[in-house]
Amino acid sequence: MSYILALDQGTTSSRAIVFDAKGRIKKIAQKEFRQIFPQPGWVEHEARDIWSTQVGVAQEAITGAGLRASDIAAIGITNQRETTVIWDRATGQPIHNAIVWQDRRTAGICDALRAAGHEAVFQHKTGLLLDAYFSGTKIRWLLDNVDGARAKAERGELAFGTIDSWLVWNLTGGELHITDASNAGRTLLYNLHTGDWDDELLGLLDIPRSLLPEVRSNSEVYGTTAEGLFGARIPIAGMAGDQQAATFGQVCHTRGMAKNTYGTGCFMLMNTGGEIVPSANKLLTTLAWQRDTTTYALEGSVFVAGALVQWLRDGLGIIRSSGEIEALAATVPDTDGVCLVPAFVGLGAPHWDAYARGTLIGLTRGTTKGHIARAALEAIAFQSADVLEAMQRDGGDLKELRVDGGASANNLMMQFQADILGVSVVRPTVTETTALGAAYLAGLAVGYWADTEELRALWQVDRVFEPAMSDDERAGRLATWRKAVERSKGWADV
Ligand SMILES: Nc1ncnc2c1ncn2[C@@H]1O[C@H](COP(=O)(O)OP(=O)(O)O)[C@@H](O)[C@H]1O
Ligand SMILES: O=P(O)(O)OC[C@H](O)CO
Repeated sequence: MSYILALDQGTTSSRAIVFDAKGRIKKIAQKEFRQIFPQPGWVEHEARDIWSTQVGVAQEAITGAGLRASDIAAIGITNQRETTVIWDRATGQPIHNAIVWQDRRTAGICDALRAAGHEAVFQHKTGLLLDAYFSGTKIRWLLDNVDGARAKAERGELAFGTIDSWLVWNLTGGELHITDASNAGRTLLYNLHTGDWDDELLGLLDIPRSLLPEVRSNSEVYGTTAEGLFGARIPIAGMAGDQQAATFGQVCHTRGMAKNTYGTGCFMLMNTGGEIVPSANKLLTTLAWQRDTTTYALEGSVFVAGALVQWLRDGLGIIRSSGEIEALAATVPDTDGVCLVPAFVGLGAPHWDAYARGTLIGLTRGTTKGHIARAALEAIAFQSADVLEAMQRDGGDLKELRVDGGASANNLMMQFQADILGVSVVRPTVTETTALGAAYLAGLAVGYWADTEELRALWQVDRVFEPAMSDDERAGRLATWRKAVERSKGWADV
């Protein structure tokens, strides 16, 4: 019997999961790695840590499942998106720490491009907005701030990659410098209409084309792992950004279907089929996946979701593990007027305010940690409600929302999510859908699964949360939330 190995390189941990032909998890190995916060609003990772934890858990998953490399039919890769690495092609060494998607240091570069009137061309060509979130301005910052980097880049000595690219480079022993279309679509450099890197945008950001990887589809055999890495060469056959992979893993394969993933951040994607749908409500238009044809999506990106729960654990110390938040929130019937806006790294969709900061408001002498815990869970759901409203205004007509990711295990939060959306929230049995999507993309490429119809038959419901809140109460709660959001905006001076 053979299996598919998914490598899921997330913001806070590297995971490797072995899946069987029924899409069931045979083995998971996971390792957290260091988060580096050099200044307020800056977030970095050591790219070598990313590689060493990822290859370590891959080996652990294979052996822990009692398998050998020859039992793995293919590897699928999925990754935290936008996070930017530049390395030396000759030595394979990064020239600086990776700049993480949450990092705000390039907000000023975005402001300058906007002031010069360039936002429309970026938005039209890439489907994105000018925000520090995306890779383009991070590359620009590295070229401008790392000694000698620009000259080396001009000479073709450096390589840029998002994490997919960095992992494939290392998995193949430096043989392949490639990315996939879904990750390319998050750089501000990739033109959705031509399906290629765009020279005008490269010029506006002053980035030499020689830095960039070759763009490949999301499901094809790109190459094999280097000799000696796992004991046998394994085909690498699928690759996608984690949110696109989760959409594929939730089998949201047809137009109008949507999923929301509750991890470090929270990302809602709605499949728009073969059509590039521009958003009039500050959502992103994003490439979902490319197989024989290309599928697109509308996306609402929320920067802080599960990370807020981690902050209650590590920053405030009011819970010892993320899972404890549900019981603490259940000690109170409501938040007693407390609102928490987790704008720790600014606000993403639909506000796009790089200068917003976290706000805890409505405190009284009677406020307890239970109220704060409950306000935190509600905040995650409220942020998704703002995104869903923008999606509905863009023409989306959702009957149900499929959910996944680590924090979707929280029943209290999922019920509140259904209440505040007024839409059914459906959780599948496998909530590791990001890894599952990457496995599916790889498995399809090597004929492990025949087609997407076969995959759709594997998807199973765990639990459906039906909305139970009155329309009046929902409107009142949303109005209070939006008042708090306004208070958080434009706070930071940087
Ligand atoms: N029961 C829970 N309630 C709320 N949040 C949770 C719960 N369990 C885990 N989390 C949060 O979910 C996140 C982990 O989800 P995961 O999908 O692994 O994230 P990522 O892929 O971004 O690293 C963490 O931020 C954690 O705080
Ligand atoms: O690490 P996650 O799962 O929250 O995902 C990060 C996103 O890909 C950022 O765009």
